Amino acid sequence: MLLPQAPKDEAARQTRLDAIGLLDTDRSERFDRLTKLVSQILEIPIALISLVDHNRQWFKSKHGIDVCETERSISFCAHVVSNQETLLITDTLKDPRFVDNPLVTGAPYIRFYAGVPLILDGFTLGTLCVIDHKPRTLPAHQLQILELMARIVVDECQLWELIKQHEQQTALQLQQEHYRQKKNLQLQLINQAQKIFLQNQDVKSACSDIFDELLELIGSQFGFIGQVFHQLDKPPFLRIHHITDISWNALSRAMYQQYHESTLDFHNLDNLFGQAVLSNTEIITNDPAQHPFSRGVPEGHPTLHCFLGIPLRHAGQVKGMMGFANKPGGYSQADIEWLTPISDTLGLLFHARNSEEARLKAESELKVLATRDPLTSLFNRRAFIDQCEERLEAVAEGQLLVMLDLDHFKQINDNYGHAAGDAVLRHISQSMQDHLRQQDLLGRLGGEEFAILLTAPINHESAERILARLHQVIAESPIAFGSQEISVTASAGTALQHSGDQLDDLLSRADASLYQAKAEGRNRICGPLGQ
Ligand SMILES: Nc1nc2c(ncn2[C@@H]2O[C@H](COP(=O)(O)OP(=O)(O)OP(=O)(O)O)[C@@H](O)[C@H]2O)c(=O)[nH]1
Repeated sequence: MLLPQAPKDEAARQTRLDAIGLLDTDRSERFDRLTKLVSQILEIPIALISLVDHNRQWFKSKHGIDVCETERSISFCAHVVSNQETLLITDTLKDPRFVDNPLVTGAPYIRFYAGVPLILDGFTLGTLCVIDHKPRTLPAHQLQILELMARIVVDECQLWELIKQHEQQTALQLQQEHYRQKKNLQLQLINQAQKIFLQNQDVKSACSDIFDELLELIGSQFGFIGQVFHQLDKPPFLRIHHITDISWNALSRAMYQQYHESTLDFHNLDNLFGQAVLSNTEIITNDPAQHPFSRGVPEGHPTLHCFLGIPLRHAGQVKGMMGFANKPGGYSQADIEWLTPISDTLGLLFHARNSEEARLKAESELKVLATRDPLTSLFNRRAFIDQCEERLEAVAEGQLLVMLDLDHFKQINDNYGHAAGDAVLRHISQSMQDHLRQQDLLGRLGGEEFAILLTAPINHESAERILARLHQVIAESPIAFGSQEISVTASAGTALQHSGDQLDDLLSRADASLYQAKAEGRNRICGPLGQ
């Protein structure tokens, strides 16, 4: 048996054959009707479109035979490919090259073969061939028909390639369009979150506003975004800024309601989503039940088919997390990459919000420090004077300024110690505050000296009643300090606001009344309404 040789251009030929993309494709009507036609016109039982591949010949179309490929070494068509010309064998038993070929000695018992090369771009890809089980001849006009049909087969091959290329191009364009749309959505979500945050400094509404489109971007069924809060001596917790409503029973509905009306915090982070926070890593699982940190889902909760947990970081530290669930087909690294610009943005916003809150807190602490007396927490001299001036400006007359000074306070310090003196000052301050009205002003002007403004509206009777009560609660001490009991009294001077009075006028009149109270023996109130 003569073995077929590979043609000189075999590598390039094979590349061209592969590029068409016909090998191992399904049966195709457009090729099958050609082999059927050839068989019927030439009245030869078998017609094949054979493509000669690396080590085999594979039939794109076969008529009158069932096999779909044979080895290349025994293939008649491989000889056509070697010689790049038509091969006609009228009786294989009389041809020493094929007499002992297994396709002659065994099925399909070839006695007659005529194969015309399928030439595309100068490469012989295979043949259009006809086969008979008995010897025969092929008149010239029939050979011509076979050759013409071979050209049609080549045209079909070219058309096939063009259609495939077009399909691939369309698929690529669709893919690119899909990518472009996703990229746009991604940028839009970043802009939207930043804009809303800049407008109202509210991370909750920034998260809520982008959430539905975020779910769409990642193709998930449900999810949430939460901010991490770190606490001294306690584990961190997650405050939910947005969560899909998947409530399934009364308890979960109540939780969802709580999220809407106030805040919903997840304190237990020993679970699948908590790992994104605690380990500061992305969690991808397409088999959540098998994940080492899976703690299952509550009864009635929708089944978790897959889960993606993304930490929201700033400067490498976890500020929050996003969780997504049930993407058809599961999650992959590509989802993390799509989400990274958004998670970076949210991490930054959370950080900005935390910094702003810390700044506001520090500012209000500073304000307290600047306006309050550290021992008694009453207004200090400066703040009392400022507040007083405001009230005096607002109401022209009738308010009452009281200067109050503890009697012989030095002796308390001397007898019981400075700490006891401090305790007395705090106690008296608290008592006075308890017995004044909400709108009255009370300040510590310094040492054991206090000032009170009984603000409008105030009438004679109530002013007298308030003063008498103050005088009484101070005089009714003793104040317990450790095992000791300390008695204290106070002297006070009052000044009634007349039209046109400045604060200094009132202060000096009240001071004069106080001086009088001290001079008259202490433990008394002098000045208008003071008796
Ligand atoms: N424990 C304590 N003592 C203070 C504080 N501020 C001032 N003092 C003391 O208050 C005392 C005030 O003494 P004086 O001004 O002589 O007045 P007084 O002893 O109350 O006598 P009269 O006002 O004349 O009745 C001084 O001994 C101060 O050291 C404070 O914040 N804590």
